[in-house]
Amino acid sequence: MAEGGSMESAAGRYQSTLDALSSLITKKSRADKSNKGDRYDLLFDYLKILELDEAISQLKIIHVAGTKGKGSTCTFAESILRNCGFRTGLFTSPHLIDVRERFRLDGLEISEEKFLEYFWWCYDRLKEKTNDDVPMPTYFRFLALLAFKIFAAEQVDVAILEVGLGGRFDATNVVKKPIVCGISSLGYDHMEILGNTLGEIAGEKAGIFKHEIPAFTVPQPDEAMHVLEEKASKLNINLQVAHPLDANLLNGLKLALEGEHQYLNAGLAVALCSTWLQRTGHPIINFNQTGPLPEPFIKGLTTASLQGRAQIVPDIESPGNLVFYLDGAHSPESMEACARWFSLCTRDDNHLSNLNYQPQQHMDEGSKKDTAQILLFNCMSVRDPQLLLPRLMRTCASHGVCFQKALFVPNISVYHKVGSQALPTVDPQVDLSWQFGLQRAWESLMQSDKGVKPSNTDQACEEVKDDTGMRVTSFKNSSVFSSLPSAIKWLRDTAQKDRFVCFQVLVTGSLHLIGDVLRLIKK
Ligand SMILES: Nc1ncnc2c1ncn2[C@@H]1O[C@H](COP(=O)(O)OP(=O)(O)OP(=O)(O)O)[C@@H](O)[C@H]1O
Repeated sequence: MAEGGSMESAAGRYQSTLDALSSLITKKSRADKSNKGDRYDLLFDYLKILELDEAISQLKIIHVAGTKGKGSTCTFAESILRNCGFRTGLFTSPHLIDVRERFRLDGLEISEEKFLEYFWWCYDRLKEKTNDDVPMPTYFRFLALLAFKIFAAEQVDVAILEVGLGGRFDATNVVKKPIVCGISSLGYDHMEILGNTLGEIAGEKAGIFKHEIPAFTVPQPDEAMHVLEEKASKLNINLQVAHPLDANLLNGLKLALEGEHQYLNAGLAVALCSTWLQRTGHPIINFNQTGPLPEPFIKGLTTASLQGRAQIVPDIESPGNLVFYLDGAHSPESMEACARWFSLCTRDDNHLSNLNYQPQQHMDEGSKKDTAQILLFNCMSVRDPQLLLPRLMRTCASHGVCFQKALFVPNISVYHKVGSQALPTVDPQVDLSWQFGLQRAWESLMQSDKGVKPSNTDQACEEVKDDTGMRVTSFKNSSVFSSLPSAIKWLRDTAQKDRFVCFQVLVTGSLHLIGDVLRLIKK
């Protein structure tokens, strides 16, 4: 009894911590202004309040910005240096299920106990010392400050920091003297904040460069590279381009994160780590960028792990014939990378061509399992589905993969509340107009790609309620489910009914969606 009671209070304590954190989420911090540098100087007040200035200057930091691949690059770098024997701290964003995923110590997410300790240490001090002129930090700023506190207190040998958004005005950019900086692949995302051209976006990201601190990037479009070089030369930096990792250097092993684009991220991570080792006086691992990779580098690259990026999870209820392929792509370039990854790995897994797939025609008992691809999609309303969906569908089609059906769902998690392991309850009256828009875009894409004039009127639309009372609105190629659990249930029922078919479900468009799906299917 006493044990149950204390467990409950621990859960209650954790929940109230998440509530305190949620109170820092403001519309403003999401909507745009804070990353335009709005009162950026406040960060220096917070550092003083938390007495972190000196501690940060002691940290040996790798700082990474970019549009795509920041999280993966940081994850590879952490894994490499941990395998070289260093105590590592890794700060990434966003999280998928639990906010503690953002803070890793020695490769593991921070324990609940330590998280609570450092959280309240920072929160209470800030609450006490902030006022109308210096208000409490916004959500991401608080998390970045917390990361600095954790890494300083835990005395990590290396702190690897992923920029949250942009670079110049990101909360992580209070770092004055990192050991090395990296810029991963640049593309179009968050243009409302960072600018409309690749050049402008590159300029914001290059805001993490520091005077004479070595910096690396990956091959970039000319427009972006030109700006990066210009910014670097003003700071007397010799910006170097890290080439994609040569797969032959892995001694026949595979990169731990899947997808061709990961070779770009891995190449950047290798360059960042070898420079970090040199600059921190650890020539133990003598790597000159061209020779064979040192053993700990290979181990790091082939064992790193990051949830929700090209992650494959067989369903626990139907492991034999329902498999989730989860990738949090949400920009046009990453949608293409995700589509290539999904196509290549499902094609490898497949024994039949899935083009114009008709499951009933292949119900030959004893034959190898047939496959069908299904899309489970949502994206946030700041994204343009006209840029994402065609890119996804056409890249898959060019690799011979066609979706039998697309399912559109609302996310469960809500932006203004930091979720815990428990899923919030679903709202049966949720507004689905965004999902209907996605569905219309998908249907007309399917029709136009088949050479049929797009039209919605000649299509049969069916609206039913499932046995949990949730609405399901279907056209020929797609359905809108009014809740994610009801879509997952439909997938499971479909897989149960048709055991001869392996259903391969690509979940993409939003990292929040990925987190929600993982919470549901891992239960
Ligand atoms: N180098 C790359 N080029 C294009 N797309 C990439 C690249 N690296 C990763 N991606 C895609 O972007 C998604 C997010 O990857 P990752 O978390 O490494 O990037 P990120 O820059 O941290 O992005 P986010 O902030 O959106 O998480 C992946 O799931 C993959 O689809």
